[in-house]
Amino acid sequence: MACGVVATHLKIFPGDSVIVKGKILSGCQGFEVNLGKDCDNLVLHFNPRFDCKGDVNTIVLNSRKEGTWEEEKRESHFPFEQDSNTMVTFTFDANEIKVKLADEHELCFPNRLGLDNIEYIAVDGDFKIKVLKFA
Ligand SMILES: CCCO[C@@H]1O[C@H](CO)[C@@H](O[C@@H]2O[C@H](CO)[C@H](O)[C@H](OCc3cn(Cc4ccccc4)nn3)[C@H]2O)[C@H](O)[C@H]1NC(C)=O
Repeated sequence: MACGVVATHLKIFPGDSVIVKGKILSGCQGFEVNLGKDCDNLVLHFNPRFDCKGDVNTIVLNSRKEGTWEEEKRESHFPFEQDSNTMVTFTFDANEIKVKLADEHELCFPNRLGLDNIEYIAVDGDFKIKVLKFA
């Protein structure tokens, strides 16, 4: 498993986007991109699962508040392949986070924590990050 990348003290405001590009490793069971205030307060946990934790080819999305996971959402649209490159764009708005996948499919997740900015990003799992771009 690739070791993760963590970026802190960011200043991502409504209307800003974060583009994550990287390689999904061969044999990948899952990977995740976490956005929020810190590791215990995530406005979005974006977790594609190939085959782990009881999920197969499913994107699990959730928020985390003071270290406690909240209610998961699941997405069956799964345009990811092991041993291949991908790109995911996260656009932060006051009420939601828009997630655009490599095939242009879009998901939305509510800003349950009511954060007015994002200062923390962490990428983890069987994923080799190549680009973290702020737009
Ligand atoms: C049916 C009753 C049990 O429900 C299960 O409860 C599990 C524990 O809360 C849920 O799994 C957790 O879901 C969270 C999101 O809601 C996170 O995904 C939890 O994993 C966090 C985590 C990341 N990592 C590092 C990592 C990253 C990528 C791949 C491998 C490890 N280690 N732990 C993950 O352990 C799991 O999604 C949940 N399944 C369902 C169907 O609800």
